[in-house]
Parts: sequence; structure tokens; C-alpha cells
Amino acid sequence: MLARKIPGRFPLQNSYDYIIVGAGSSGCVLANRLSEDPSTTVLVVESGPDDTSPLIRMPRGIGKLLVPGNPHVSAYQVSPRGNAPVETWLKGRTVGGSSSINGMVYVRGAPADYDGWRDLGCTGWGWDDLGRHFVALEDHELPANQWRGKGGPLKISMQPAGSPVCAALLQAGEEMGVAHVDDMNGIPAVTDGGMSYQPTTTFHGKRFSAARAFLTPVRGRANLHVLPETEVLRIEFQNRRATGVSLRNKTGTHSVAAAREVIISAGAIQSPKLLQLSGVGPAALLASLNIPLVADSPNVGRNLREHRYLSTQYRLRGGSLNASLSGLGLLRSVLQYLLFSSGPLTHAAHEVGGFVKTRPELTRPDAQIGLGLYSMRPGKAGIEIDKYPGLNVIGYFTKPESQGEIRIQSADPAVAPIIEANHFTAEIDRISAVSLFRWLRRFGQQPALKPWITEETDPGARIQTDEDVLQNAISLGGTAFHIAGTCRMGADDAAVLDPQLRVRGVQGLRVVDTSIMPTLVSGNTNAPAMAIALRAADFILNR
Ligand SMILES: Cc1cc2nc3c(=O)[nH]c(=O)nc-3n(C[C@H](O)[C@H](O)[C@H](O)COP(=O)(O)OP(=O)(O)OC[C@H]3O[C@@H](n4cnc5c(N)ncnc54)[C@H](O)[C@@H]3O)c2cc1C
Repeated sequence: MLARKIPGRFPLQNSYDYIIVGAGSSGCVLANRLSEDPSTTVLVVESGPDDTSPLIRMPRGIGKLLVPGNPHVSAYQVSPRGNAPVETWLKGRTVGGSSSINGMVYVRGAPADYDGWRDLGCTGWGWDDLGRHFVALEDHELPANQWRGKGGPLKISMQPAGSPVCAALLQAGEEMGVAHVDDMNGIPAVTDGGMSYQPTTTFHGKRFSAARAFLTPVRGRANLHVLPETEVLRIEFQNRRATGVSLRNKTGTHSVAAAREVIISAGAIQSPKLLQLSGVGPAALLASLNIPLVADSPNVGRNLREHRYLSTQYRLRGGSLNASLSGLGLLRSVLQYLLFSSGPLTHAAHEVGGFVKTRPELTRPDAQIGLGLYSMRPGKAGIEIDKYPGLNVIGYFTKPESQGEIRIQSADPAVAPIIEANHFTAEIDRISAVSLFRWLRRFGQQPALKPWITEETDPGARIQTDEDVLQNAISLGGTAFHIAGTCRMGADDAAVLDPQLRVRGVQGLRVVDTSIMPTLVSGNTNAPAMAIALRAADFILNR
């Protein structure tokens, strides 16, 4: 045992069977599964603080959390495309990772996404395998069926009906030929299109993070140690075998050994960064930074995929939440939340969502949309809620082909990596951006919304032609924070990971988080990150 106590409530051991780097969506699931056997010891190292902030529990607490400099988020400077101005991407940095600070939209992607991975050679990753894991993780408010679970660790609630604007939005969808369904995650909706009230990872008005679902219930296990406020600096190797990690916190720098495996679940920015810092990455890059090479793996950090949303905003005659989210109205909402765990502060990022086809020739939906009963604009104190009632309509094409890259620029773990997103560099993404924007605008013009919408406030008349959309594609929206693909798995030797998520070229090391995705799933990435970890646990435990 190491003599010094570190900020967990246990003495840090010299060695564990498994070390998990990152207590995010995937890391929490792994911690739960790998520590099921009391004779197996597991250490989870998390760079951020514990998830005790009441703002994490309060769904709309994200208004305060998602600010660069907040200790619960990491902020990265990203070049979105070419010489477009640099923008900030955020990731969760706390127990629960991004699931503790995200928009709580519960979406799983489409069976075809996972079948596509299987068809690329990733044996064991088709919908037959992943679908059952989604069902296993769910405790859904809606009735169970073949592809919807009850009794699992993750609570899923539906945004309640009742708002006349939401009813009009669903009707406007029908006017566009999109079915109003009970659940946008149902197989008919994800394969053919459909809109519903938003399924959310909330319960009784509170956020239900991966930590709350998977880690909190087992933190009392004697064989599981969770170590917040501690950064893994490097993976340690002997003869290309991962033997442990070097970590740093208030008490100093320590080496901890892993008797079986080190599992990197640090998220799609930090996982490739950590591999590169540890000597697994493009040989030339590592040589230029004097990092000793452990394995030449040119694709570590490449294949970065991200959903880029486009948005339109409207001024409404009424029925929005704007007045409840600022000034005196916000005070009332806070009281309602504190006294009854209800009201506007319990809503996820969108009240209504769905999958749509933005071009008539498509056989599958190509875009996800999210409709929020509020509107925002830049103000003196950053982004502010509009003073008048508003509506926010966003959409992203679900299968971006543009690929970005992450690479370290220093051997010092404290230095941020270079991130290039390369949005809209693939031709299909430009086509999709135009047809998606046209869809969003037509949606706002549907008869069902006429009684509510008085004008399109953003982007308004400045965007007319397809060329206008393409020229302004970056400023018409933003990042959806679904960063993925930077340590892709594959059957080919060029893939960073094999289909069991083992890092090629070394032993005793896996990556398990959204960075493993060969292609981005058709939707938000929190649920997929958890299902990926459930699948990974099968491989690790030979189940
Ligand atoms: C603002 C925002 C809104 C989002 N909204 C939604 C949404 O509504 N619905 C949805 O499904 N998805 C949403 N997402 C995306 C989704 O939450 C993430 O894709 C998912 O949680 C990622 O899971 P992960 O396990 O890959 O990584 P993360 O959950 O990001 O976890 C990685 C963890 O590793 C830790 N870590 C990193 N490096 C180290 C290190 N060196 N040492 C120790 N610890 C380290 C980090 O601090 C972090 O806690 C959102 C994301 C963000 C940021």
C-alpha cells in the first residue's frame, strides 16, 4: 500500500487488476461490470471533481456548468474548418464525465449504424449484439417491448405532453410527412422517420447520469476505488505491455500497476491524446516531440467525427419558456424546482425530437432534429435568453463523412492538443447541410405553426440561396458535442483497435468510449457510450 491517502476515502494500492482512466459514460459502466466479482480489484481515475454539485442534478443547471473555466468541464480550442475562427468545444470533467453535464437527450442511433460496423469487419458489433445491450441498460417510462427495456440501471423519462406549442410542433412534423410516434427511439422512427416528445435521461425532475445509474450504486464495493481529482499522465509499458499508469494529484505523482489491463475511457479527445503521450501514435509526430515510440499507430487521433448542427430561431406569440428562464421568472422556476422538482428547470435540451428525411429520394432518415421552447442570442454577459418568447429548431445530418484530427503538440500532458474538425470538407456533408437547412426552414413555415410564429429571427433574410447556406454553414450552428472516432476499431491493420477494442501493437491495453466508433452513430452519443462499455465488458470478461 502507498502510505499517503489521496482524495478518495481509501488508501491507494500499488496494484489493481484493472485501471480505468476516466469516470465518464463508458468508464462508469465498466467500473460497475468489472468490479462485480469481489475478488477483482478495480481503480477508476478521474481528473475532475466528484459529482456532488447540485447543478449537476438540476437538468437546466447546464446553463451554469457549461462555461469554460468551470471545474466540471474541459474546454478545448478547435479549428472548425480551414481558416474559420477558432471555437470552443466542451467535455465533461467530473464523475459521470459528459453524462453529468450533457443535454440529457436519450437517443441510441439506428440498427443500421451498428450493422454497418459489423459489415466493416467489427464482429460482434451488429444491432443483434448492441440492441440487447441498450435494452439491458434501460428502465424506460414507456412500456417494455422487444427493443425497449424496463428494470435496467438507467432511468429514462419522457418530456411530458401539455404544451400547446409542442403539440403544434408535432403537428407541423406531420404536415411535413413525419409521423408523430410515441418514442423517437422506436425502430420505425429511426428507420423511417418519426417525431415524439423527447426521451430524456432524467428521473423525477433530476439528471440521471451514467454515474448515478452505474457508479453510485456500487461505490461501496470494497474492491472498487474511485479516485477523483487525479489525472493520468501516461500509460506505463514494459516490452510493449501496458503495466500501469502514472498519475498525479494534490499528493504528487504516483505509479500504479495494472495486473490485468489498463482501459482508457477518457473520451474522444483525451483518449487519443493519452495514447500519443504514452508513445502509441504516429511515429513521426512522436519523434518530433521526443516521445519514445512504443507502437507506430498512424491513425491514433484521426477519423474524428462530429455532428454539426444547423439552427433556426423564431419569435413566438407565447407558449415558450423564455420568461421562465431569466429574471424574476427564473427565480420562480428555481423555487418550483427546489420545492417540487418540477417546472422548466427539469427539462432536457429539447422538448420534442425526431428523425427526418431531408431529401425525397432518401430511404432512411438522414437528420435528427431537436426542438426547444426557448431562444437565445449573444448579449453583454455571453449567450443570453431572448426577452421575448422564442423557439429554437436545430438539426444535424446524422452520418457526417468529414474527418478531423487530434494531435498533441507537446510531450507535456498539461498542454492542449491541436484539434481540427474539417467540417463540411466531404461533398455529401455539403449536400446534407443544404437540404437540412431547407428542411428546417420549411418546418417553420408549416400551417400548424402559423398561430405561434411571428418571424424567423435567426438566421433570417440574410440566408437565401444554397450558396448562402454553404458559405455560412459554420456560423449557422455549432458543435453537438458528439466527438467520436479518434481511436477507431476495425478488422484492418490500420485501425487503432481490434474489434475487441484492444490497442493494436501492444498488450494489456484497451480503449472503451466514443473514440472507438468507426463511423458516427445516427444520434446523440451518451447512450451509445454506455452500450459500448457494456459490450466491452463482455469481451474483457470473456462472456
Ligand atoms: C455539452 C454537452 C452536451 C451533450 N448533450 C448530449 C445529449 O443531450 N445526449 C447525449 O446522448 N449525448 C450528449 N452529449 C454527448 C455525450 O454526453 C458524450 O458523447 C458521452 O458522454 C461521452 O462518453 P465517454 O465515455 O466517451 O466520455 P466522457 O463521458 O466525456 O468521459 C471521459 C472522462 O474521462 C476523464 N478524463 C479524461 N482524461 C483523463 C485523464 N488523463 N485522467 C483521468 N481522467 C481523465 C474526463 O474528465 C471525463 O470525466 C453531450 C456532450 C456535451 C459535452
